Amino acid sequence: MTRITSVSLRRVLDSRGNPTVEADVLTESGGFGRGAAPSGASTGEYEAIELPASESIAKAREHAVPRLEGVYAGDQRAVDNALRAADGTDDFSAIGANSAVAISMAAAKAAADVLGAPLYQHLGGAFRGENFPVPLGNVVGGGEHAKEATHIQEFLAAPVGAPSVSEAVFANAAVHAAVADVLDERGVPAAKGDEGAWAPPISDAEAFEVVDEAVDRVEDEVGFEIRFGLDMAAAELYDDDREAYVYGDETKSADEQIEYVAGLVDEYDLAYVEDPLDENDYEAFAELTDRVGDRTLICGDDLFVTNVERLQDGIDAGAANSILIKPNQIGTLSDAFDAVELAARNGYETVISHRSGETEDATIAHLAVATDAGYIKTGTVGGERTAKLNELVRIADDAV
Ligand SMILES: C=C(OP(=O)(O)O)C(=O)O
Ligand SMILES: [Mg+2]
Repeated sequence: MTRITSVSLRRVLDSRGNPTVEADVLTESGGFGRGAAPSGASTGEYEAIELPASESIAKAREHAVPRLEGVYAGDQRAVDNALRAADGTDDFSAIGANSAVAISMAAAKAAADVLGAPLYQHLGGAFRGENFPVPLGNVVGGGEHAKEATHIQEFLAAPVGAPSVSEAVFANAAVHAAVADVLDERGVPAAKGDEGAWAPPISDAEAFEVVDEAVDRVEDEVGFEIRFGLDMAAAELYDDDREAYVYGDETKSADEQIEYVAGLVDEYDLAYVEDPLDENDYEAFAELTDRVGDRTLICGDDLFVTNVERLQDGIDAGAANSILIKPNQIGTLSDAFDAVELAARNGYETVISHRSGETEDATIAHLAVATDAGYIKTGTVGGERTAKLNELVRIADDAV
């Protein structure tokens, strides 16, 4: 029933206006699934390879599509193994992780369509759909996502006390609006960065004050606990030659960076800190985790790149206590599931994540529910971000 009869690929726009890959999968019995690849700007050194969209499509048409015809879409491992076999490299550099992930997601959706089940249920089983992730909402940002703004890439609202996912989603939008008010009161103009967060030309120190104030205001309004967190994207701050983290005119050694982040965790009661250190420094990650891992999540994004081997290295070293899961960092849903399972077996929290370049594809909302992830990071406002947030609201409302 779920046997694949056709896979078509096309170039579509992502949220930055760049071309990305969209895949349609059709099955024998009329099942249909569509998936589109997101794209990062602050990519990790060890991610699977994204090829230019046209090139990836041409390569996938030649090597992957013939292998996929006849494979059962309902057997996700078979689909993803066919993609791996068609590619033949460890990092999808032959066909591009962008075509691979688009096809992998489209096949899962086609199978769910045939089965008449929501995608999260097809992927996660009959008992999923009760627990929802806490949405981490980017409200202020800079780094690679907005020049002339903060050095820290993302300040993320974390409505940890929200009684429902819907209230959490609306709380994040309220914090986003409150940040605009606080900036306005300070006379700071702000455009938006790639993910829809405010990108004001202020120091990191001032951004902490602004976000702290905005979170407090919304917390008072909604009456449940809202904390905040960071994606420091520290691999982008780290200069290999100077062996230091560079914040404009200031630099910090690894020890100073650990000290700085540990201080921020305590001062602002941070719920979450992603990539506080360079992607090659497991040891420093372990030291920081040892210091503050009992009271906050230390999450590896560029550190782990959704890769089970890198995650296992982190587990062995005691580096971080959570992992960011981005399916396009590794190329297939099966690989992403393997990373989630390895994390869960070792007590690491999982955070399913969007990319800075996104489409209206909402697969990650289903992936988060299917894997029982504690958190999802998918922005706060903007159509390609609300596509995922509204899908979570629909899943909670049994409306998918
Ligand atoms: C979402 C992120 O940004 P990008 O997609 O640019 O890697 C991130 O670093 O977590
Ligand atoms: Mg990150």
